[in-house]
Amino acid sequence: MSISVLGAGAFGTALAISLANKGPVTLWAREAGDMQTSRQNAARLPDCRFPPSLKVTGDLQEAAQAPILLIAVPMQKLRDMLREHAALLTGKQLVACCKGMEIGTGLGPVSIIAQEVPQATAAILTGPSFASDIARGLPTALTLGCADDTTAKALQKALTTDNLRLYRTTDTIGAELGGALKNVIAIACGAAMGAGLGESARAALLTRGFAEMKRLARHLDAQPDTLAGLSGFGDLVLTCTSAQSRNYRLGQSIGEGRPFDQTITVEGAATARAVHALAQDSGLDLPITAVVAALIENRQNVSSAMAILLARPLKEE
Ligand SMILES: NC(=O)C1=CN([C@@H]2O[C@H](COP(=O)(O)OP(=O)(O)OC[C@H]3O[C@@H](n4cnc5c(N)ncnc54)[C@H](OP(=O)(O)O)[C@@H]3O)[C@@H](O)[C@H]2O)C=CC1
Ligand SMILES: O=C(CO)COP(=O)(O)O
Repeated sequence: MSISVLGAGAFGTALAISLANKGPVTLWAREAGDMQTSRQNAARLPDCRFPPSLKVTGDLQEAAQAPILLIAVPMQKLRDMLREHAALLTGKQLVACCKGMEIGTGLGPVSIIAQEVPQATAAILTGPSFASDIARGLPTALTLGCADDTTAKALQKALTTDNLRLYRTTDTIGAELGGALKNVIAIACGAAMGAGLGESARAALLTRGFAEMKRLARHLDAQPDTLAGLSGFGDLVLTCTSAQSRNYRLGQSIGEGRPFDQTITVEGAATARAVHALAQDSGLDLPITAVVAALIENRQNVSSAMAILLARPLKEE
């Protein structure tokens, strides 16, 4: 079954390369020219050559011929992109490859697809994976979430490659929550490390961050097992412990008091604000998310944020 990837950032390009090693794949980019001639994505994924079976196009109508469309644009751009191209996307299997929650609505990508392209089948591909690892053919395991198990099984088969092993779930809310919140906690961990607070502080933030993820999941009726899987715990561990992560690096720069390149995609920054607003509206206690939102908005610095966390009332674990 033919597959197209819409959005040629680091992740979309990496997925297209991996999938093209098993069959024809079309990669749609707004600016396709350089990639068509150089056969690589020098700006976002340098030194990863495109296999011959990967076609790059600037024509969305051409890419949207495929029944399975992977959508790999930043979370806060997803709704506008879907709305603009809804007529071409209707009736397709749309697999969101973005991680985050939308500012203003607190919704994840599967819900946004359902709102903007109601005649499409919505799914999500998420889990611990750096784009460059996937593109280089290193072993990676991800979660494919789709509410309809029959479609989930078909997508799992279509999107598994020699190096990319997919597990599946029908709990799409849990899958999208894990990928969204792990980025927020990674900013906190990076900030602690950048400020020299030490590995023990990072372990505490990671673990209590996981408790926040489970708390929000319970509130939204997601399954706890999903949060314990690749899309939750797995991605949390990867992102909170690796300087390959842009979210972790943003946190590090906050902790070190250095500026960070505003053009880099850092999903956890907007998601912290979206989740914090959701928590306030619903009376949920998400203290790490709250301090990350405050750090992003320059309302706190790392030492005052840590003081807030340490001074909280003592409780059972
Ligand atoms: N990089 C990674 O290792 C991983 C990323 N992800 C997730 O993938 C998503 C995308 O991240 P990533 O690929 O890294 O981001 P990048 O910053 O590398 O690229 C973002 C891409 O999105 C494109 N884009 C933005 N807006 C639109 C739009 N309206 N229509 C079409 N294309 C658009 C940009 O196109 P243009 O160049 O024309 O501006 C750019 O190519 C994020 O949610 C991220 O969390 C998930 C797992 C791993
Ligand atoms: O989602 C990712 C790893 O699973 C990529 O993390 P960053 O977006 O922080 O680079």
